[in-house]
Amino acid sequence: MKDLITAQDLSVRHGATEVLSNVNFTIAQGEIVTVIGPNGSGKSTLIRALIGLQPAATGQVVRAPGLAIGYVPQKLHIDASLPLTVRRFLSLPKRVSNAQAQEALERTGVAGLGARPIARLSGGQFQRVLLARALLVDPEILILDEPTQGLDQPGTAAFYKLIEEVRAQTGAAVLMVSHDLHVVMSASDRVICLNGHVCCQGAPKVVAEAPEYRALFGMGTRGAFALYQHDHDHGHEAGAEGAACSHEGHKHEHV
Ligand SMILES: Nc1ncnc2c1ncn2[C@@H]1O[C@H](COP(=O)(O)OP(=O)(O)OP(=O)(O)O)[C@@H](O)[C@H]1O
Repeated sequence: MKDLITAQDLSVRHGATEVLSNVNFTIAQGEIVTVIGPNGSGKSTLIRALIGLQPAATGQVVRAPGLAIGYVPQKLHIDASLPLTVRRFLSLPKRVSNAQAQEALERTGVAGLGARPIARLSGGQFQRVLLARALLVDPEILILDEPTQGLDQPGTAAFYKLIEEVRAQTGAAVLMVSHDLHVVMSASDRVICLNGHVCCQGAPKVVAEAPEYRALFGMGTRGAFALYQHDHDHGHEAGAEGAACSHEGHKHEHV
């Protein structure tokens, strides 16, 4: 499998604060990888560093030469008074033909919305339009930062189903940030648990069996809540991640 993006000892600072320390991982062709972690743990910063919007303080990000990345940002504020239709939005920043635009909208299940002002879409429709726009670059990897934020459960489930369909159709790898543990566990080949550093990564099954994961998620919704409160007292020294998830070799295993 071709490696698409690799973080090598990547550290990132915002001002004087190091928000990511010595992050290492690789995303290979066709994988679905989910990044989880508490608020403020550096997930968006990591995504931005991977796509080149955020410089590395030390270490580096290596992208396959000419890698086509389809990016769906966490939030995109559209001025409600902006008279921008979905069709015109799809031609930003790069012009696309009507046929290309229509095909992308069909693929994401919003074929009838081309003429609609972008500010008048529902949250779920807007996410599908963002995904359509990301598909227009024929991505080898789709990178999505909390793409279902603000969607209800059926909307979230439908959106992730769509992502899996896109992967099946195009073979694109998918790297996403998600707080939805069900999605994390059922639809990911690999999970990266981030808290300023990679504290745990591996196949969902392996991560789910890791004592650290169980401490975080092992008690239903209260477990999910605990994710945001735990304080990773196992330390940041080298080898800590191996202690939690020592089976990274199973990274292509499906559950
Ligand atoms: N532009 C910035 N300037 C300064 N500090 C920043 C900037 N962006 C993020 N930070 C800080 O870096 C840390 C990581 O933020 P980041 O947005 O990457 O976290 P996150 O895991 O995506 O959080 P959330 O789950 O809340 O979206 C936070 O402490 C945040 O306050």
